[in-house]
Amino acid sequence: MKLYKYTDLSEQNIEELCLRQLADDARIAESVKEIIAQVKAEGDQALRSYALQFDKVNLEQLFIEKEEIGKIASTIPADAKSAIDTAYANIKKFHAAQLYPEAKVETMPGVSCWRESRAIERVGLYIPGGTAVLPSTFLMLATPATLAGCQEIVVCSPPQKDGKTNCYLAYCAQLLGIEKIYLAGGAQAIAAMAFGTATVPKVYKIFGPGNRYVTQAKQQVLASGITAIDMPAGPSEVLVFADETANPAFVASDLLAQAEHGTDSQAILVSTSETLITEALSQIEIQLNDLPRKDIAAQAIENSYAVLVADKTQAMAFSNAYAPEHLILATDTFQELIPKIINAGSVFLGNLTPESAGDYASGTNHTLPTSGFAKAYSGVSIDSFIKKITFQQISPEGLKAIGPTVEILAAAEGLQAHKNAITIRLKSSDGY
Ligand SMILES: NC(=O)c1ccc[n+]([C@@H]2O[C@H](COP(=O)([O-])OP(=O)(O)OC[C@H]3O[C@@H](n4cnc5c(N)ncnc54)[C@H](O)[C@@H]3O)[C@@H](O)[C@H]2O)c1
Ligand SMILES: N[C@H](CO)Cc1c[nH]c[nH+]1
Ligand SMILES: [Zn+2]
Repeated sequence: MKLYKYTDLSEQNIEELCLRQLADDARIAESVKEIIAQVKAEGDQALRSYALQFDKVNLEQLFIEKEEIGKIASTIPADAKSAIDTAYANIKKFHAAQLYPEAKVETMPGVSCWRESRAIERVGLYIPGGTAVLPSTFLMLATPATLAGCQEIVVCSPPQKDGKTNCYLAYCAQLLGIEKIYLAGGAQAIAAMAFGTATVPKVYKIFGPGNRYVTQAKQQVLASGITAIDMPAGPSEVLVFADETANPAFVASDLLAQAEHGTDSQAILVSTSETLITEALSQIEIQLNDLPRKDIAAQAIENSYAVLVADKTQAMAFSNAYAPEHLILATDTFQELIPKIINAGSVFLGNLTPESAGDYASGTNHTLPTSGFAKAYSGVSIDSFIKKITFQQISPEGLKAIGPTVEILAAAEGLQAHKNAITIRLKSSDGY
């Protein structure tokens, strides 16, 4: 992990450090373009051939259904079942609180305006399954989708080597009433949900995190105007701000937790204390040795860096410029920093709040914007699965109140028919 001193960094250096672009981005974009074109042209046949190429599975059937899901789910160990139940209850509780009706507003006497929510009818959820199968992502996406009332929920996840899915995903499906899991991964799964194939239904909006292929595919189908997406949610990132009140071993554990997701994960340490940085780095070396995914995590740590800052103001300036997917404030004085946070996906406060808690079970959503997109996007929530439709109703009194304003503005724009739609009503005695 490289160490930079903030005071030695120019604005341009900071900008470069905050960029997540990688040398092979163009190659990934090109191969995703090809995959999308193949799926669009050949549908299921392309899904089978990519499953063979990337997942090393010869798939007869591109999905598993309720009965088989039930059988696989029944093999889940009791402790895992109970942990999923607890996580689900917390996620459901947090997201259910986001469902609320909005007030009707009378903008002028007799002119009422309001918004009502309607669920997006068809949504597609991508559950990653390359380096690790993520049942937690199943809960994070399907819980708000079902609470919002989405009618058709299409779930895609890469197939296991036996051409099936694992007991954890199957149990999540059962818990959430999802009766089919489509066995497709990567960019091809995103293309299938965007265009539809003989087997995979086309959806209106695609959700979910994934590797760079998945994220690139979501961005390409969005750009081609085929479907909406939640946000770019790519390789995991964490920025830990730690001061002298932080525990270096805790800090190291948080950095490694995200590093183990993939070699392209980003684990950034920002600190006011050089001693803390030195101790956290040596803790990383110690803790790395015990990790089964040691090589992946070590590579991600190698690609990451630490920044020594003079004070908390510089720390927050760097964090806001970086716009991390996850921000951990490993300091006893986190309260004073909260108002200074402008860009972040999800924030973890104090020395006893590890990101892992939010990844699995605190209740907040772990599908979050990466690559600096936290500057403009929020993470997944109930809002992601609904549209807000505006309504207005005008009474006779309201028509008299608002009519002249609309007539004058329509005339100013030279739109006579707009003006007439008011005038004709004001002159008529119909209905009042
Ligand atoms: N931002 C978030 O909210 C969030 C949440 C959870 C996970 N994540 C991230 O999701 C990612 C999951 O990645 P993953 O790889 O484990 O699983 P994945 O399911 O995203 O990708 C696996 C698929 O990638 C495709 N693929 C692999 N190599 C390819 C190649 N050379 N060319 C074309 N396609 C290829 C294959 O189809 C494979 O099925 C991780 O980077 C993790 O950090 C992000
Ligand atoms: N940290 C990931 C989001 O970047 C979510 C996750 C799933 N499982 C473990 N972690
Ligand atoms: Zn994680």
